[in-house]
Amino acid sequence: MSTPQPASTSSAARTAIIVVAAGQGTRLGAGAPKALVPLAGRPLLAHALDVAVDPALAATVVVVTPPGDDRLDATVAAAARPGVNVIGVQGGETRQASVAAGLAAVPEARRVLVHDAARSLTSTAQFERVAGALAAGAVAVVPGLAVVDTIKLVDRQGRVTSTPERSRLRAVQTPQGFDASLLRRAHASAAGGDVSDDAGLMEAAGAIVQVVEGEERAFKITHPRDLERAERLLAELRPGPDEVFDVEAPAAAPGGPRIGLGIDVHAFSEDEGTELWLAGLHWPGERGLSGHSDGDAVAHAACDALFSAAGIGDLGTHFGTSRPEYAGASGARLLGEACRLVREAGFEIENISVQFVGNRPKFSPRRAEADAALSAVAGAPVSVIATTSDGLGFEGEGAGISARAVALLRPAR
Ligand SMILES: Nc1ccn([C@@H]2O[C@H](COP(=O)(O)OP(=O)(O)OP(=O)(O)O)[C@@H](O)[C@H]2O)c(=O)n1
Ligand SMILES: C[C@](O)(CO)[C@H](O)COP(=O)(O)O
Repeated sequence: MSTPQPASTSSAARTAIIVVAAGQGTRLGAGAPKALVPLAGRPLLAHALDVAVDPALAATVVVVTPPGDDRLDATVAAAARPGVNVIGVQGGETRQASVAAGLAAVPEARRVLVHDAARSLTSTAQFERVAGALAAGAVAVVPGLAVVDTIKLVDRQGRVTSTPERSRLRAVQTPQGFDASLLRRAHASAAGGDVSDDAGLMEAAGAIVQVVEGEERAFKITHPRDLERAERLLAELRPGPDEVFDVEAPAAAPGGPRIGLGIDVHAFSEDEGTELWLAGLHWPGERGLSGHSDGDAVAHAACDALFSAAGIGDLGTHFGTSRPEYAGASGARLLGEACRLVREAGFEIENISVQFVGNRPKFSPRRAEADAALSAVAGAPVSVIATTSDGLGFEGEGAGISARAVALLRPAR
């Protein structure tokens, strides 16, 4: 993730990203909408949002989910982070209809990047290349890769009609970036159609579409072999033990269950403008917690409980200053990553339980929402409870919040 900058001071403030995730995944054949299918223990959509939800890229992210299906709602809620408004809307029968539904949710946006959740491992650099070309004046931008096969055009009987010159062919990916008003117009005039990408609509409307360099890792997860490829690629992209652990990980996860304890404390910020993020949720109108991160003490305590149970270090070991890609990452994202790391160390997560102590926010009305959001991130049950300290201590004085968490792991079967 790139270093966050305030969206209001950059073109990100006028940019919206639409992540289409409403497809059924028929070709993947997993028996569930594709965006819900797990990759390294988390929904495909969660991986795509790890990168797309970044205040340096866009102030608004619209996630388009399958119509009449609320199973991705918790993943959408958990993706929110400071400086980015994440909105969920329901999609349509076709990809084109889903993009149109996303566009309708961001009438104010000046630039739009449209991204497939199915291209789950696309990098921040690819988003930046597309956004950069838009900022430089292009009205439509697609990332593309040169093709290695010779491509034939065929008729309906499968007979070759021509052989396009290979050096001029590009296999295009997402995100695709557009001047928002031109894209709205192109969608309006093609309403009801089923064009497979938005650049196609812009071409039909006469716009010049600029190609920027694509990347292998942005491949679309379409068939089961693509999901296997994504699992392998994720394993390769992960830093090795020498890069991450300053403690030796257990050679294997021996014996029976293991518990771990984690504690975190954050003071309330003196800046009244700081927003509160706690238990993976945004709390509008509440004063925020201070810290280099979003200050989500609940999520941070849960991470430390997991690391402690697995015996693989702590929050600083994995997300400290030597890992700048986590600078400014939300507590929810860190929790998702912590879960992945303990699974990689050979454990299954039985459950995580957190209690925080603080006078505010008033937690009980949103407890179920927080449990659902964090459970979706963790891929395991997470329960959060809260208490006050009867006016005692820094929590009772209203100076800050403390959180304690326990995690129960067992060796993976
Ligand atoms: N009605 C649809 C169809 C597709 N998509 C999204 O468009 C992207 C690219 O589509 P594709 O890979 O074809 O996904 P599916 O339609 O789910 O796959 P299939 O065609 O195998 O059913 C995916 O992120 C998918 O979720 C969408 O939002 N709404
Ligand atoms: C937008 C796209 O990913 C660019 O390659 C592609 O066109 C999506 O097509 P699909 O038929 O929805 O998979």
